[in-house]
Amino acid sequence: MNAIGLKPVPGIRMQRVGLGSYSDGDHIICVMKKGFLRIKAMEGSHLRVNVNGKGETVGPNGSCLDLKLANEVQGKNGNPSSLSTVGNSTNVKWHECSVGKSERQSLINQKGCVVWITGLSGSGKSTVACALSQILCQRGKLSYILDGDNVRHGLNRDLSFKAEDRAENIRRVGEVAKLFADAGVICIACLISPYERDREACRAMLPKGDFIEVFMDVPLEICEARDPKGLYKLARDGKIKGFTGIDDPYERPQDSEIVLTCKVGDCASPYEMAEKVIRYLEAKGYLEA
Ligand SMILES: Nc1ncnc2c1ncn2[C@@H]1O[C@H](COP(=O)(O)OS(=O)(=O)O)[C@@H](OP(=O)(O)O)[C@H]1O
Ligand SMILES: Nc1ncnc2c1ncn2[C@@H]1O[C@H](COP(=O)(O)OP(=O)(O)O)[C@@H](O)[C@H]1O
Repeated sequence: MNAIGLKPVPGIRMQRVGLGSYSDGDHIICVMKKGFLRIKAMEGSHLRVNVNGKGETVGPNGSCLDLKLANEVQGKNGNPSSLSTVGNSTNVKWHECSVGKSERQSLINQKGCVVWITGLSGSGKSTVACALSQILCQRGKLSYILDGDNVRHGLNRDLSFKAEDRAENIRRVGEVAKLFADAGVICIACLISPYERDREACRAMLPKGDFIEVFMDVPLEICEARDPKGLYKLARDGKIKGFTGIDDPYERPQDSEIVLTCKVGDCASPYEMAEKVIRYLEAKGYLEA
């Protein structure tokens, strides 16, 4: 569920494209100033819209309808105040400010985005994240690393490694990364993030193109041979249960923007890997406002 209460149908990616506007790639969903949604449905499929907990379905064949927000209330001056229900938060309202992302980006001459590094434990996520941050720093670009291990020391200390807690871990880091990107920062998130759906949910939080997935394509045998924290050994000995790659799944990304491959006897250095990410950011215009 996103900020305006639209619930995407599985398989349809919802993408925020501007103030109160969303797109599934082919169609635009707008929130009008006075609290209306105008929805242009796609042909041959349904888009479900959840307004204040009441499910509405937009039918196939390009049907078009307006929905009045069920939870819109009249303000004191008679104007709708566009209060919304978001998750468990009732009667909340988005507050806009005239200083926006583009103003912040101009100040620091770069574009905010999220570089999401996924891979097995020991695949080199943190090392590449750090190398990338160093290169960006040398080039006068502002970045910030959200490392799964580190975030679990604070914000996410209440979460375990069972699937639903990993999902919540990814969701929270995705939301924080989104804020950094909105601040104009190049946010580097490095988490195992083993489930495709959790990664894709983070992608859907960001404007198109601003979520850049980097897959550390490093075989388990290399990660296990590195084992810098001794966790694989503990997992093999049965002393850690549900360890990713041993007795817990890792779903390989199928369509990452960047793949950093490491094979036995053929592995680029962390710096070379980070340079590949830099070239991508440069080509896509993220290193200038
Ligand atoms: N059961 C289990 N499975 C995987 N990893 C485990 C587990 N228990 C502890 N650790 C340590 O936690 C680090 C991964 O945390 P993440 O937040 O990135 O994981 S996840 O994205 O929620 O799956 C991971 O750090 P990295 O090695 O940096 O990936 C491990 O050191
Ligand atoms: N490209 C690389 N080539 C060789 N060793 C690497 C490379 N990247 C990382 N390492 C080493 O692998 C180990 C795990 O790296 P780390 O960044 O902690 O992985 P992760 O964050 O994915 O758990 C560390 O000892 C690190 O020095």
